Amino acid sequence: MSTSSPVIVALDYPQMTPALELAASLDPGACRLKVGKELFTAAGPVLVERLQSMGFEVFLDLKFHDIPNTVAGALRSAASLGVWMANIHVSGGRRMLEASVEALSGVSAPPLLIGVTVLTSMDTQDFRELGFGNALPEQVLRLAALAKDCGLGGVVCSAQEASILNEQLGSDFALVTPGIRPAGAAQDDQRRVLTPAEAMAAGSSYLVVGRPITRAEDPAAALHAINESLQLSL
Ligand SMILES: O=c1ccn([C@@H]2O[C@H](COP(=O)(O)O)[C@@H](O)[C@H]2O)c(=O)[nH]1
Repeated sequence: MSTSSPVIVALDYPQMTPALELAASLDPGACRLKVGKELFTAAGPVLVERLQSMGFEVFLDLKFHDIPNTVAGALRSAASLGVWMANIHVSGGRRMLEASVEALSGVSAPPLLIGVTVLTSMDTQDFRELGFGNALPEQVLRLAALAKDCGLGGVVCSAQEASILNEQLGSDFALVTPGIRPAGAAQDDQRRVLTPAEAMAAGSSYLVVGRPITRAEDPAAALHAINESLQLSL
């Protein structure tokens, strides 16, 4: 099932059972689901198939970052699971990005391929420590422009960079934004955050929301409140 909600719920669990329980409490018409490194390493492709058979579109968030041949093969494996979205690190460079696009070109119904720019857990100080001489938003734009030039469908960035990316790269390039925190919610390890409504107003295409939903007393109600704040009645 497809949904008009931009919300992607991050299922960051150490085992299959709590992930399936959470999924069973949600409506595939009200969100998509994200399976990341923790859950996929524990539960594998079977879990992805179970979530899809429950009607959810799945973002496989494994952030591949390796040499071109290895990433291309990993993406073909991801595509064979029938996932809706998959991602790679843009900092793998042009040849890796082009090999990734090429790897999916022969696939029928390929996943939307998205490039990770600068993680939303990083602030300016973290970024400078890595030795970059430019400003963090400038680096996000640089990586996003490279991703677009290589044929990717969009990027993962913070919603704080969404308006500049939309302005520079156009609104048909998807902006997938984690670091989403409803007003008053704990920031946790995220650093570049916005509320769901602020993120949509800034031009985000999809909002990745984990702990504010999965750790809520009533996750379905927390999801409903976010969709309502976006004036979506699903
Ligand atoms: O830059 C990035 C890229 C990916 N993520 C992932 O999104 C979720 C966010 O979870 P919260 O609990 O809402 O913080 C998580 O799975 C990350 O691996 C990100 O946060 N930032």
